[in-house]
Amino acid sequence: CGAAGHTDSCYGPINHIEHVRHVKRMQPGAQGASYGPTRPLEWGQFNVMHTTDTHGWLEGHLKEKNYGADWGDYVTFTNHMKHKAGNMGVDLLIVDTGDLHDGTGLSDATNPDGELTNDLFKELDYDLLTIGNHELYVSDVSYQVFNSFQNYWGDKYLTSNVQIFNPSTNEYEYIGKTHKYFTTAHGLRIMAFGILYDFTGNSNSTKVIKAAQMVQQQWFQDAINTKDVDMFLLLGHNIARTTTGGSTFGLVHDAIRKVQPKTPIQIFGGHSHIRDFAVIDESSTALESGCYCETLGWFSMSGFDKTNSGFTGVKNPHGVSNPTRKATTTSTSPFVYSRRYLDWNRYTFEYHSIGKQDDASFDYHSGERVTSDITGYRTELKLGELYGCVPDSYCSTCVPFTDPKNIFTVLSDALAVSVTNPARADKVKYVFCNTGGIRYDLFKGPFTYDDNFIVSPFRDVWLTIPDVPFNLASALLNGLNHGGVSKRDIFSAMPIPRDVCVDPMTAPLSEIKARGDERLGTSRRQVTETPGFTTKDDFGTDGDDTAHATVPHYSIPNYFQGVANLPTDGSTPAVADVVFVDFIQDYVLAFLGSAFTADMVKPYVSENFTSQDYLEPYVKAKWQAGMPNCPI
Ligand SMILES: O=c1ccn([C@@H]2O[C@H](COP(=O)(O)O)[C@@H](O)[C@H]2O)c(=O)[nH]1
Ligand SMILES: [Zn+2]
Ligand SMILES: [Zn+2]
Repeated sequence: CGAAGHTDSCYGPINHIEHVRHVKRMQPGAQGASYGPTRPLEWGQFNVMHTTDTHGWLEGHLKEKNYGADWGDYVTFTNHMKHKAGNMGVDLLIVDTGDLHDGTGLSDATNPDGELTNDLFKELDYDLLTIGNHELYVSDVSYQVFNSFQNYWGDKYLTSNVQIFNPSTNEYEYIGKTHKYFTTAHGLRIMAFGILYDFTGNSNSTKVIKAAQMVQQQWFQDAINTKDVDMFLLLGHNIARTTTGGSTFGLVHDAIRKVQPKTPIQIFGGHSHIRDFAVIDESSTALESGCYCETLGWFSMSGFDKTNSGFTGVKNPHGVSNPTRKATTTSTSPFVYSRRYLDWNRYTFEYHSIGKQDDASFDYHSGERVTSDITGYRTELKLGELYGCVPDSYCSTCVPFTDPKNIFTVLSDALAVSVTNPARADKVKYVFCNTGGIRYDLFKGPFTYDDNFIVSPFRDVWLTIPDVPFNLASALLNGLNHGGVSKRDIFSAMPIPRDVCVDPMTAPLSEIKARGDERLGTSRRQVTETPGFTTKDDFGTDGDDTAHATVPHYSIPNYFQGVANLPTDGSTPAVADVVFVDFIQDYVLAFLGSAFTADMVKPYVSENFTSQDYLEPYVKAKWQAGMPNCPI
């Protein structure tokens, strides 16, 4: 994952295939082993299931069965849980906090991105949603949200500080609604907002209003002064931990607290791609629920009564655990909370809904239909097309940056070899990319069209300044990495808690290959603490629904490079071509100095040669050994 793609990445070490084969033979319940969830969820008066930063992973993780559920399975799960909540007499909301694009072929092999995944999203009965920065980089994508996504959701799609230029009115308008005041099925009166952090990398068709300005706007002041609000909900593509630089939740929380000293304020965040739960004050907590359909966040709270709310449901739902923890040890507030981070697999979904692992009774037709749509889309888009065989597994942060098994070691070679212009083929060249542009690890075995997007999903154009003095070109990487952090990659430079990691339990890749686009089965394993997420948050270390062992984590720089055609005789060339993705143009120019200006920058090959286009030729040129039966 990675705010910024990687530093908070948790794509654990991958060479566990033998281990996985072993555990796949074991059945849940086998003696002496434990795997999967072991504790039922705590249900309160108010419960929430939270997704964020799904980034197109609606097909699930075909190579990591611990995250192997697909969107259809989640549709089924939410239906079960809504029924459960109804039977218990409590409220359950389903929410999402944005970043729907940029991460897999399913979302990014279409133009514009998200054409199919947006429709799959609509299959889920969300109560509230909000927008992410990935919906705002490219104008076409923002207009797609405006013209065919927000209108589907109506007043459930909240964009309190994001506007878009509407050509038919000639004005900037809110993409969705600024806020929503509603009453839940069991009488809770809620005022909800959807607040994007102060993002500045958006295209000029949209405007992001800074939180400091938003809280002064009349509509916001009116909303927070509304009478009869039992709880404020702050959804946001915004880091949940309000003390983390870049999060604007703190500012909004404080603005509400000024006028509502006691009303609960519950926050659901995202963007930094981690599992986290923060206590803000005695009546306010914040949940962040990972990324990439690896994590489903569960939140519950109780403490509502007739003195502080209109709640009409059941106070302590029976036959289940209930939340018991106050936000702080000294809290005098009536509210108690629980949170849980669920691994995204059917085993988990079954355990928490029907209480047994039985496919036949779990599945609903609605979910199966979505699964079948995903299979169809994958076939249509040819996402299973095989390009080559990855000879080993390469991660971004589970080994040191310079390790031969680090993905950037391989991708540095790929930049040198495959970011190429035949007309400049013999020129000395330095090719630069931000590590945040690389979004996932490479697994030993088949490399498909889908993997091309999974590793490098952005359509960032390769640009060049030809014939830059060699001393400048050769010092550029160091300058970029140490001469100040790119603003756009600001989150990648933040110290993100390293208590999260992806479970690398990998399906046998021969199986993936053999079955092509067919959906793989689900987690049916029993193991003792496989590597994966080990989260520590403000409530301690018991948030992960499935216990895992920690995966090592090494920090990585913000940029990496590929170099080609250096003289072999040790001489120093006079000049070199500098090549880079458009996403980092400002920083490259800033380092090169005032002698270099934007008008000197041109596409390296053409506007159509982007960061989506160099891995395929590299894999085809370098990794044909073992085809078509890739060894694993
Ligand atoms: O065109 C692009 C757009 C984004 N990036 C990288 O993505 C992160 C932001 O991702 P989040 O999921 O919102 O954390 C940005 O910092 C860049 O590292 C890119 O490389 N190219
Ligand atoms: Zn994201
Ligand atoms: Zn984001």
